[in-house]
Amino acid sequence: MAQNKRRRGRGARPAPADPADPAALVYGQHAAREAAAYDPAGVEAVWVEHGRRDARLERLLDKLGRQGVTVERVHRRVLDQMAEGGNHQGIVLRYSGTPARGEGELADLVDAEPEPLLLVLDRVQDPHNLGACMRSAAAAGAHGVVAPRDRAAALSPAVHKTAAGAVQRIPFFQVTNLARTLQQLRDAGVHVVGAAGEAEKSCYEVDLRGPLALVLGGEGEGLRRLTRERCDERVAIPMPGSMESLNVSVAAGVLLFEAVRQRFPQGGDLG
Ligand SMILES: C[S@@+](CC[C@H](N)C(=O)[O-])C[C@H]1O[C@@H](n2cnc3c(N)ncnc32)[C@H](O)[C@@H]1O
Repeated sequence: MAQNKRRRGRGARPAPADPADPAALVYGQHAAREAAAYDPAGVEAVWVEHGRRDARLERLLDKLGRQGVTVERVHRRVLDQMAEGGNHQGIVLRYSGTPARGEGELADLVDAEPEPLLLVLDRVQDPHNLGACMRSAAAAGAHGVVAPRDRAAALSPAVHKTAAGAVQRIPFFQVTNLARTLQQLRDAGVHVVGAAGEAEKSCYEVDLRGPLALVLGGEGEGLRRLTRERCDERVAIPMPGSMESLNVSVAAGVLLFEAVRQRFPQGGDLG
């Protein structure tokens, strides 16, 4: 087992993530590179497939080595097991960074940010959908992704892989009672807009500027009743084709970037 030789802060050794805890593992070259680039202090150990040598992987390993992270070469089977069948591309990290945050930190963010843009997911259960939503939210410059603690996808290796670095760039908040959180956001002056295919208003006719929470439903159930009731209004993404609904991460992308278009009509301040 690789040893953590790195020290953080004033010589304090970080509490190691449990190597048996899949939530503490990140796999895949892109996700590993992003974790190393954006949160190097969170990388505690690296396992790499024996015999796998390519220039990008070697550059990443050099970088981690310079940070004092021990790299262990192991058989592919070991990585397959760690990644639970996911496409690890020859690398798995033990990672202790970016834990989920809670209600208090969400309230602090809303207080501190003059025009927060939040993506709220009501029981999205597929980790690939959560990862894709986090990636779109980070790309749109949103300030956070919010989800209920129960019966919803949480941060996991599969989320890291699909999010392609977004987990390090945008905070993820888990809340106990989503309906209560939405009410608190409204009380704090945040416009809470639910997304539902059957809504009468189009997302293109609603003002998405200012403090905003876009609320999307889970894969099967959509927005729950209480969630719907806490929304100031609901909007649909018009679909001229014959499908009943969009994948939640696609719907999130459309709405987030409609909000971006309205907030930066001239493309000002955009990269
Ligand atoms: C796969 S859909 C859920 C479908 C579910 N059967 C339902 O009744 O809502 C996941 C979420 O994506 C959003 N969504 C999908 N298509 C949409 C559309 N055309 N307009 C607005 N939101 C949409 C909604 O928030 C929805 O709850």
